[in-house]
Amino acid sequence: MKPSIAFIGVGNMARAIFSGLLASGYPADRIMGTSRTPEKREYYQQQYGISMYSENEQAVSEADVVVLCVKPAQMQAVVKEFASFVREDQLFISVAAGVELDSLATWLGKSVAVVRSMPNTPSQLGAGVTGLIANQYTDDSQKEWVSELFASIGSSVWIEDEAHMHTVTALSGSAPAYFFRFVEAMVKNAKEQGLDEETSRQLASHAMLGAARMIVELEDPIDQLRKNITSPKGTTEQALLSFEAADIDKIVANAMHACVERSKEMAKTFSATKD
Ligand SMILES: NC(=O)C1=CN([C@@H]2O[C@H](COP(=O)(O)OP(=O)(O)OC[C@H]3O[C@@H](n4cnc5c(N)ncnc54)[C@H](OP(=O)(O)O)[C@@H]3O)[C@@H](O)[C@H]2O)C=CC1
Ligand SMILES: O=C(O)[C@@H]1CCC=N1
Repeated sequence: MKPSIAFIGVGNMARAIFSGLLASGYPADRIMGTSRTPEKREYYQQQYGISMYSENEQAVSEADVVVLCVKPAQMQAVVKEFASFVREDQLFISVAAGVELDSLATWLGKSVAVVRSMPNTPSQLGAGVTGLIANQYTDDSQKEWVSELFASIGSSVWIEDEAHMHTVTALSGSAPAYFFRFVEAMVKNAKEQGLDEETSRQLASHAMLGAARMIVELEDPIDQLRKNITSPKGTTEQALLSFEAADIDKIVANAMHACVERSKEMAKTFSATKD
C-alpha cells in the first residue's frame, strides 16, 4: 500500500501537488488535507475525493508522510500545535519559502526526517520543478521516495547547500509568476494593437511554451536559439534592441535579487533561534 500523505494547510501549493499526484495515479484514499474553512474542506473532498480534516493533529496522526503547506508566518504555530503527535518513523516535507530545516526540526521536537522543498505551481499539470534538501535524519530510501513523489508532478533537483534554496526560490519557485507577468504584458499590448483577447492569449502562450520546450528538449545554447530567430536588420532585432536599451539584464537581476533578499529576510524572521 502507498504511504498515506497528509497536506497540512490546503491552498494553492498543496492543491497543485496533490492534483499532480492524483493525475499520476496516486490513490485519493491515501491523501488527506487540512483546512480551517468548512466550505473548503467540503469542496476538496467532493472535487478531489481526498479526506479533509479540520484538525491538523488528526491528519498528522494518520499519516506516514506529512507535507507542510501553510504560509511561512504560520509554520511555527501550526507545527508546535501538533508536535506531540509526531512519530520518529514519519517523514516531513515542507514547501514553505524561507523556513530552514533546523527551525522545522526544532519545532517538530524529535529526531525526525525533514525535507525542505521549493516546488512551483506547474506541478498541478505534472510540469513542476522542485528544489530539495534533506536533514541528517533523512535516509537514502526516504530521499528516493521524495524524488519519486516529485517526479510524479514534474522533475526535481537535490541541493547540497541550504543557502542555495534562496536562489532556487528566485529561479524556479517564484519564476512562473514572472512568466505570467510577461505574457500579461504581451497580451495587453496585442489587444491595444487590435487583436482579440483569446487570439492574443493563444499566440503569446504557445510561443512561450514552444520556446520553453526548445530550451528543455534541444541541446543548443540558449543564446544560439535566440540568434536563430534574430535576422540581421529583421523584426526581432528591433524588439531585442529595445530590451537592451531598457537594460534587461539589470531588470531581471533586480527582480531575482529582491526575491532572494526577501527569502533571506524570511529565514531570519521565521527562525527557531528567535524563539
Ligand atoms: N504558491 C506558490 O507558487 C508556492 C508556494 N510555496 C509555499 O507554499 C506555502 C503555501 O502557499 P500557498 O499555497 O500559496 O498559500 P495558500 O494561502 O493558498 O495556502 C495555505 C493554506 O493554509 C491553510 N491554513 C492556514 N492556517 C492553517 C491551520 N492552522 N491549519 C490548517 N490549515 C491552515 C489556509 O486555509 P484555511 O484558511 O482554510 O485554513 C490556506 O488555504 C507557503 O509556505 C509558500 O511559501 C512554495 C512554492 C511555490
Ligand atoms: O511568493 C512566495 O512567497 C511563494 C514562494 C515561491 C512562490 N511563492
